[in-house]
Amino acid sequence: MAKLVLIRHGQSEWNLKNLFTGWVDVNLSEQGVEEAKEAGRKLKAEGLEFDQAYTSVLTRAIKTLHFALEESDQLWIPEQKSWRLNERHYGDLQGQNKAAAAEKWGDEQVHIWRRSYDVLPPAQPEDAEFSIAGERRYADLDPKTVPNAENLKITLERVLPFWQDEIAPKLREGKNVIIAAHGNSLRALTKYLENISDEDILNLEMATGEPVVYDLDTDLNVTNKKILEK
Ligand SMILES: O=C(O)[C@@H](CO)OP(=O)(O)O
Repeated sequence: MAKLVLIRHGQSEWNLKNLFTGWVDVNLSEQGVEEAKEAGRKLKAEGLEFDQAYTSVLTRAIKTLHFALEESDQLWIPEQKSWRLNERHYGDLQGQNKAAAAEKWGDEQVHIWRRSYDVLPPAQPEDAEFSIAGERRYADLDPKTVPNAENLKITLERVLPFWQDEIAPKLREGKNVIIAAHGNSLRALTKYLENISDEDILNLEMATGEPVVYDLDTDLNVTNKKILEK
């Protein structure tokens, strides 16, 4: 049996400003730093010890991981970063205010873009302000792989190879794993882990900085789930 902890990054500066974020590399807010540290203290209080950490290539998730590991005295554990754990790419919505978008396109349309499984948000043009084109961080990626908009389905399709190749083998060996990532990359993984239907996934929310602790059997079936609430 292995333990798997999923943690969405603490509140970011753009969560605070209510802006669509996606692949834009914003920092944690002050509250976000506190949430990450508090999560670490909760992990420690639960006696959770990890063998391996995974995170995205985005600052808010990396820093959340580090604050949480530092507070639980395990900043030393091996960690691997992958763009496959990035937030879903929010296309042309990135940088826009969520409330203003709801006024422009209507609450229902914006809710569909935010929470549906397979509806794509509008694509990001190449010359958009928040495009990652030319960023060194993604230099090794085949340009055809770099998204210009993702729904949850596409997000799951790019998370899964990393899960299957890197994370699942560790868990099968009985290693305890922590993944610090994002609202939607973790919703995608949760859908897969808990076998949630395309319809029901609309209702799943991930709170910032709240560790979700799973017990997994050797076939990686969930035998227990516990949320370390704020
Ligand atoms: O803006 C984003 O990238 C995400 C997560 O903060 O927002 P949403 O709540 O719409 O999934």
